Amino acid sequence: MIKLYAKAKLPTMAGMFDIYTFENDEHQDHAVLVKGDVTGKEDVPLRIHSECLTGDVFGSRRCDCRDQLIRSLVYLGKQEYGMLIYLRQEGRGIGLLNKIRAYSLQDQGYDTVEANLMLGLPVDKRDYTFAVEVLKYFNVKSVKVMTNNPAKMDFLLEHGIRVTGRIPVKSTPTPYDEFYLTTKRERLGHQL
Ligand SMILES: Nc1nc2c(ncn2[C@@H]2O[C@H](COP(=O)(O)OP(=O)(O)OP(=O)(O)O)[C@@H](O)[C@H]2O)c(=O)[nH]1
Ligand SMILES: [Zn+2]
Repeated sequence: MIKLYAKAKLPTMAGMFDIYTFENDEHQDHAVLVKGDVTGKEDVPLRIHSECLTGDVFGSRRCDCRDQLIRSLVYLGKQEYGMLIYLRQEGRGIGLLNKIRAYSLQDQGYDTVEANLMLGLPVDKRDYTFAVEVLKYFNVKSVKVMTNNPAKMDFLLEHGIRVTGRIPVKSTPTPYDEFYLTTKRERLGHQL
């Protein structure tokens, strides 16, 4: 269960959003950015973004997270309504400390999947329950999900959310994230 905690205006480089925080069972500082009025709407453009401190904040080129985040915000900023749910599940849910351990193994040549497994950790430990609860809070009728990750769409469908489409979130590959993007496509089923 979630309960509204606070709401405020958030002017961004992509225009004006409202930022919401919710009390939640996970006791996580998730953030919800809302463009316009999504209440009761159909086909709401939705980005569910998992935290990546190294990419989102520091601009790391090991992954495409920041590129996807900025492109999503810019896209949403141009729409009449839409939302971005920013989930604090760093490193596909294993946390920053373990993600850097995984990076260290990747520096030795292992891919992102192998590295997690070698550490005895799940490949993807994420949970999107909070996002489902947020959509229900706003009484959103259906969503168009901004993702390349079929697992995210499946989770929403399995939890009673009507998904009326997918909006691909392209990023521009760099020499540093090419191997990572290939692994996402070949081992994690991303539609890239
Ligand atoms: N464990 C681990 N996590 C990573 C690695 N690279 C990025 N991440 C995390 O992966 C998450 C982003 O996942 P992605 O697979 O890029 O994207 P996605 O959100 O599943 O799919 P899209 O919706 O298409 O962006 C963030 O939480 C990042 O911190 C890595 O090498 N190892
Ligand atoms: Zn990242």
